[in-house]
Amino acid sequence: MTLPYAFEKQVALVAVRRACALTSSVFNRLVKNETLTKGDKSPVTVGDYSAQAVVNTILGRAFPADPIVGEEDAAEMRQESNSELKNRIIALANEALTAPLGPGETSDLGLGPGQERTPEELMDAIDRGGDQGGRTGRRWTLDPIDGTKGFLRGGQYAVCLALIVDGKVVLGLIGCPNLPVKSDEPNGRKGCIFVVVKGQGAEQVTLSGDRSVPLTIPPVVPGTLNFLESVEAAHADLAFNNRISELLNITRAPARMDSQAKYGCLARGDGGVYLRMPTGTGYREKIWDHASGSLLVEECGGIITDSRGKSLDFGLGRSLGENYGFIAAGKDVHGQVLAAVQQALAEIGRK
Ligand SMILES: Nc1ncnc2c1ncn2[C@@H]1O[C@H](COP(=O)(O)O)[C@@H](OP(=O)(O)O)[C@H]1O
Ligand SMILES: [Mg+2]
Ligand SMILES: [Mg+2]
Ligand SMILES: [Mg+2]
Repeated sequence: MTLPYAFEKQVALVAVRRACALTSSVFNRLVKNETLTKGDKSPVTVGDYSAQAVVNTILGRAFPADPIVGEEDAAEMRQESNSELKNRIIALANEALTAPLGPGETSDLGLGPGQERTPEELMDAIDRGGDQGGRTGRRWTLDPIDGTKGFLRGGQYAVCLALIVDGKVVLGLIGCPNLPVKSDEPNGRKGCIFVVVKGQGAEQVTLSGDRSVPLTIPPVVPGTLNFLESVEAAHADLAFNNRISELLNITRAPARMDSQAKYGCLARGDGGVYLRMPTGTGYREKIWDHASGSLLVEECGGIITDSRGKSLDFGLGRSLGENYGFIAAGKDVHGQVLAAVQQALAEIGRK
């Protein structure tokens, strides 16, 4: 008997691997060497759209009936004024789709030499990501490059893909091309994918697919708790995290990194708690930014809630509804962080 979601997992891995190879190559060709002027966002634009085109093309072939909630849409790229960017996106997407078959890839996935798609097919693939989400049914959610800021600075970013059934995440992948495979070898080999299936646990596999390690969040050694948090002050209230550090006598510096790589690090014990509190602008968090990570934390024995202690709801649409922040941690520390967060909110008259 095959396990539930075995085929979905295989296809999602293929899609995330190819998208990671594509985004790495975009970085190496367009950002690293560069001819670009500082502040030019075109590499991330090209990377975002072409990665979404590739993942959605692969999903569309394997699961033609499944809707996709993707971060990007092709409206801008269909404009005549963007034809140069569009041509680059099409060339890159086709390069990724026609690369020779790798591990777990079979010819019926529509990949490999000779499998070029037309520009129109690729624009339509990007627009397959326009699903509005919802309470019932089965749908994928995709963030082709999560942590765009990290991508541009050569830091952490992630290709994130999850499958949601009736508002619950059942499969999640976080592909991190720049994350060291071993946390104790920061200058060693890089590139890992966190893969989780509901009820089946989680693993970290290498981008090349030659190594798989099962994951569980280790208990925090007393006195060594630290935060995982965003680099971008616009994305999370970092001063609030400082207040929680005081309340919990945390002395270790936070680990700051972009993207859902934070959830991957939490899952393998590189940081004790991921705290992300809203900045007060009314921004609503998006399902593609947390779907894979939330299941990863839970399957690794941890807890993820908002600041009221409630679980996240992936059935509300493209966003997660009103933003009460996120607290993700192992079972041994989640309760004390939640209590400290509620105390700190009460001090400033917030709920
Ligand atoms: N005001 C805000 N509050 C919280 N998250 C925000 C935000 N503005 C943008 N984001 C989201 O934060 C994500 C990055 O998170 P992090 O800070 O953990 O790296 C972005 O994903 P993208 O980079 O895919 O656009 C974006 O969706
Ligand atoms: Mg994102
Ligand atoms: Mg993104
Ligand atoms: Mg974005």
